Amino acid sequence: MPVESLVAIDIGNTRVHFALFENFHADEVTPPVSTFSYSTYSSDIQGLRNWLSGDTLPWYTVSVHRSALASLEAFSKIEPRVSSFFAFDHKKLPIEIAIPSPEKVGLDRLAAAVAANHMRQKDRPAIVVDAGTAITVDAVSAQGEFVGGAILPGMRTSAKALASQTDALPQITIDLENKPAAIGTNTTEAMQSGLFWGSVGAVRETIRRVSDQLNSDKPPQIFFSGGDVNYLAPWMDLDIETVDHLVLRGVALAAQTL
Ligand SMILES: Nc1ncnc2c1ncn2[C@@H]1O[C@H](COP(=O)(O)OP(=O)(O)OP(=O)(O)O)[C@@H](O)[C@H]1O
Ligand SMILES: CC(C)(CO)[C@@H](O)C(=O)NCCC(=O)O
Ligand SMILES: [K+]
Repeated sequence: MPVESLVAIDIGNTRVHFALFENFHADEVTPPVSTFSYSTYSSDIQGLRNWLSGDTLPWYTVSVHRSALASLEAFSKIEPRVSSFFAFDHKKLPIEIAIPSPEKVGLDRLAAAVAANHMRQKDRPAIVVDAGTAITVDAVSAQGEFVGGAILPGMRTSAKALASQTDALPQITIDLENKPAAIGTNTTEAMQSGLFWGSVGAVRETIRRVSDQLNSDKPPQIFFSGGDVNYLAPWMDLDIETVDHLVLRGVALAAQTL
């Protein structure tokens, strides 16, 4: 039975993202009608209540943060507009996981792989880049298996590490709207340059290596998602497809298969 209307949730280490899907069709991987997010550490329950429509809908989630999952599940039990609450584990996600410890893989990585596997051309493997607290660069084989990938620090995570591990470096906010000059002329500019261009280079090199190791007949299709990859995407010099809300779309797709 297709689940045409649902709320898909991605519980990350920094943000919890919610998406409302209506008239969802797997063939088109319908985009969400609306989205909402709050901080993982200070959930904006009033904001969530305001965002929820009048309809009572089933909720489906992937989580990489246990206590945030527990609090959201508790909330779902007292919120009348939640008809059911389902938290995916790796066994329930519709993707083969061809690595030794499938239960250790982040469910957000797997949900993004579900979506990419569905959207890719069937004779090409896929590479899925998702940038949040961490940046992940994952591979889906031409046969449709999640075969692993790479985990890098996200730009904000790297910025925090520089500030906390040094005496002189400040905590900076990452301004992604303005591309930093490569040659910074003060501490903050120098950090902005290193964090941004370093991430661009790190992601590009990791994609190249993952692609080499896939060693496929046809080149992999490269999918980019996550708020921060939109800023990295223009600098990749690669043929990439930016897809908004890849994890949430993967959750909506997975909900159709339960
Ligand atoms: N502290 C914050 N306050 C408001 N928006 C934020 C904050 N941190 C990240 N964002 C928004 O989230 C986007 C990144 O979303 P994404 O889901 O890719 O990562 P995340 O939610 O920060 O990380 P994670 O999924 O690991 O929790 C950013 O582009 C930014 O717009
Ligand atoms: C890598 C992150 C932090 C990205 O959100 C998440 O997918 C996670 O906690 N993963 C668990 C470890 C793993 O994926 O191998
Ligand atoms: K940890």
